[in-house]
Amino acid sequence: MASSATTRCFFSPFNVSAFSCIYLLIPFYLMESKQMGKKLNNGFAAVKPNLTEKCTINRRTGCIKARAAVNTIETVNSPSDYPSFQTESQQDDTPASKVQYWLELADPDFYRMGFVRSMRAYGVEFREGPNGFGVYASKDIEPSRRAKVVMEIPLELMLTISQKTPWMFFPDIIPVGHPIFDIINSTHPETDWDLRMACLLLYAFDHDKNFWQLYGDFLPSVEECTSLLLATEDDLKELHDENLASTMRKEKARAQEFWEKNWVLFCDIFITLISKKLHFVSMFIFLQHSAMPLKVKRLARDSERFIWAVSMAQTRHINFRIRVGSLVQDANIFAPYADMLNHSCQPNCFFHWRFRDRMFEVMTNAGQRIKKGEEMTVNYMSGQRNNMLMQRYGFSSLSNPWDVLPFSGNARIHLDSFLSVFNISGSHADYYHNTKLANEGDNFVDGAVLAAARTLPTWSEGDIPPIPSLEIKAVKILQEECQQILAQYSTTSKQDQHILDSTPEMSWTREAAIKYRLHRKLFVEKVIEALDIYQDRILF
Ligand SMILES: C[S@@+](CC[C@H](N)C(=O)[O-])C[C@H]1O[C@@H](n2cnc3c(N)ncnc32)[C@H](O)[C@@H]1O
Repeated sequence: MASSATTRCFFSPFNVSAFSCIYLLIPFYLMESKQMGKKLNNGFAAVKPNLTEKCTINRRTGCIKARAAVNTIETVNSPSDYPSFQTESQQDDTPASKVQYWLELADPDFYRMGFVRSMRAYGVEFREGPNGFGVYASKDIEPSRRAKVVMEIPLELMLTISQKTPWMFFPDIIPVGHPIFDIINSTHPETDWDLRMACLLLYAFDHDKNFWQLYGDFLPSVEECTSLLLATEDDLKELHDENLASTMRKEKARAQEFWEKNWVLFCDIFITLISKKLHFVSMFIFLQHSAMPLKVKRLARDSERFIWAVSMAQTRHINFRIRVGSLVQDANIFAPYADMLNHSCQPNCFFHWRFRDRMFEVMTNAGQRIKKGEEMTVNYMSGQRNNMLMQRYGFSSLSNPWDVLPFSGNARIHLDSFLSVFNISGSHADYYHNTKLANEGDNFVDGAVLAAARTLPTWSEGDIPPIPSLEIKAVKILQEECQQILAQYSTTSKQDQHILDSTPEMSWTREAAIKYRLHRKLFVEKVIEALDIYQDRILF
């Protein structure tokens, strides 16, 4: 089936000399890494939150990190200098605006890797925060009428494959006739993009002098990745969402089957041959005719390695339309450095393809102000509920404006009244909190209230005004439905929070699963609270 004749370089041969200047990687990185990432003898970064904080072990580095409010920062020498870390549930109710996290600067090597054209970045730095590595503003970014470029990643540092056949790769690291191509060619163009990307990533790790051999050191390990593909059966049970758990079991089985089909077959037969003590000549003949030579097997010797690669593909790849010359391609892309951006439903950055010189850009939104130290984010999946974020990326959002509740009764509230009570403007698909209308310091309206406006059953008939007594009756029924949803869970939100606070050594997947069900409950509770506020305000 596979024909190497169908392998093609994605783009016409790239004239490296035209771009052969090696850009100097942003000097402030190095300056900053000297100042802020002060490494002490024992390798611990020199920051210490004040001692009222709840702290946890940072699993990627083994350092201790603060999860709650940090008002002062002092220098410490080692974790033993943290005598009174509290691991009990969080007592302090410092407003979110005051909460800072201990952010550890990325390893300086992260910035130094350069191949032909390097990645360039302006006014950003990579730090480890509460959601793993992230990108943070290293200086104030003032709002401007045009979007500003903050990162440029040249095409040759990315791993790219076309979404449809004939497969086109860039860089064209897969040689004609290589068996990994046959494996890729056996995938379904519509559905198996993650399996293809996993093969490409594993191949790049094995490819001599490939940039990804270095960059791979900065990817999360099996223990550090939140993807539910790497979750245990017990973790999946903690989701308290059987549909999602069963989807993840199927996804995992699919990756496992693919690995068995393409990797295990050979070693099984090989082991059989050895166990039968066949002559080495027969082995040689077998090797000649085997579909899966040893050089492919070493890319993923065990299924865990392959499933890890699939989870990297699912959590880090970007779907993007890119144009090179006159060729426009829908491609699946691993974009180094840009894949360190975390998600937000209200992102301050977006991606852009600059075809002129084949650069993948990260840009700040036009008119966006970003303060020094603020996280820079993109929206991974607009319009998707938390279960979809969880399925693909292994995290959920506390205030996802697209979350939905399954109301089933006939009770309805008046849409325009609800929107005006919370100063929500825009059309259904673009609801936003109109802060110009809101009172100063009113922090109640967030993504969850926007989601409530979308998911609560509502009515609207021209100019007919609501009748308060009927609205209050509807509110009561809807709140009862919310209480029934909460009652279906075996734990309360407080209990979930306590589990999270009291078990800092929990695996990343377990933590993500518990947060998922916690976020669901907090969303339902927020809807109940919003309905309370609505009925109070509609009376006056
Ligand atoms: C593209 S990577 C972003 C970089 C990643 N934080 C890292 O450490 O390399 C996507 C992963 O980051 C984490 N992540 C991104 N946005 C998040 C968010 N808003 N909340 C929690 N975790 C998030 C999840 O683990 C997700 O699978």
